Amino acid sequence: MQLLDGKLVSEKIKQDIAAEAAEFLASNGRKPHLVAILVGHDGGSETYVASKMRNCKQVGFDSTNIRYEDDISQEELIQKIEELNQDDRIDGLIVQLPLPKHIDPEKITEAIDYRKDVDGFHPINLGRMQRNLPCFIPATPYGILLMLDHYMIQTTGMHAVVVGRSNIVGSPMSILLARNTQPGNCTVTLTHSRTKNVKEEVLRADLIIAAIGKKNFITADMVKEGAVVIDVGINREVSTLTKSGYKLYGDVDFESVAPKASYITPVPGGVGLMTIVGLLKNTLAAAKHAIYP
Ligand SMILES: Nc1nc2c(c(=O)[nH]1)N[C@@H](CN(C=O)c1ccc(C(=O)N[C@@H](CCC(=O)O)C(=O)O)cc1)CN2
Repeated sequence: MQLLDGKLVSEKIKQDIAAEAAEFLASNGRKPHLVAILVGHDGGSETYVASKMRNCKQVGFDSTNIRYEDDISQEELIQKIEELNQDDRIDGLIVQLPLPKHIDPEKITEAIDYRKDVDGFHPINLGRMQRNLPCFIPATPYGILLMLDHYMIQTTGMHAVVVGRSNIVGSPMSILLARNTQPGNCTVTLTHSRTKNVKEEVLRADLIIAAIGKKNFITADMVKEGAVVIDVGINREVSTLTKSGYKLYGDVDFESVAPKASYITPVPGGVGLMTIVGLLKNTLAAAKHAIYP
């Protein structure tokens, strides 16, 4: 079994991004600029946005975090997004998810100019992704592709089973793995809460993408010998034993599954760190007008 080390790979890719950001600054007299809107005080979201800001600084980007209380209206939020869409000093614009219940994430996603949609959630980017056209790829699936690429894992011909059909991970991941590119060229099964026998489906997988949001959902008896296992889960539990006050668990029962896997990502230290890299790469591409000239 080989560990797919998100820390190592993300730091290596960030060095390349930093070099490109320095070139961008030299040629354009400004840094790539990401704006992240955070609504409310969800503990996970606070951590992830802080990490996005910190990582922007590390690679030489400008970043701005705009914060709102839970009670901001959908109209106010859309008005702010429209203002930021027009601002030429901003390259990438994201709204951290989840949002409070009274705000429709679809409306928010569609309000963002697709040319600044570095989360890759806008229907234009999703449609272009499915057609294999230049687009912003959602950060987590993008990070997973970069990880598979780094370890030169040949996915062509593999049977990939994606567990979970979220707009952020499962759905786009299933599209990307089916595309005629490497990593990709997989036969893909997308399983979800209504799938009749998830265990039977996962047992057939050469490549498992676990993105269901349930602690230790994938157990050893569901995994074929030699499978590649990618754990997207970040399930937080309060803990008095850690400095942060919480402990993270993946969707995969690492202890029992690792001995059967050919490759496996840890949690923490796996896909989460690659998500940040996906976002940074998209932001750099937006600044360079590399996707939409
Ligand atoms: N607008 C968006 N919202 C959300 C996205 C997204 O891509 N865009 N994805 C997730 C959360 N996410 C990014 O925002 C994210 C998740 C995890 C990590 C990460 O670095 N994880 C670390 C552990 C960090 C910790 O201590 O909690 C790891 O796995 O090692 C970064 C970003 C939902 N919302």
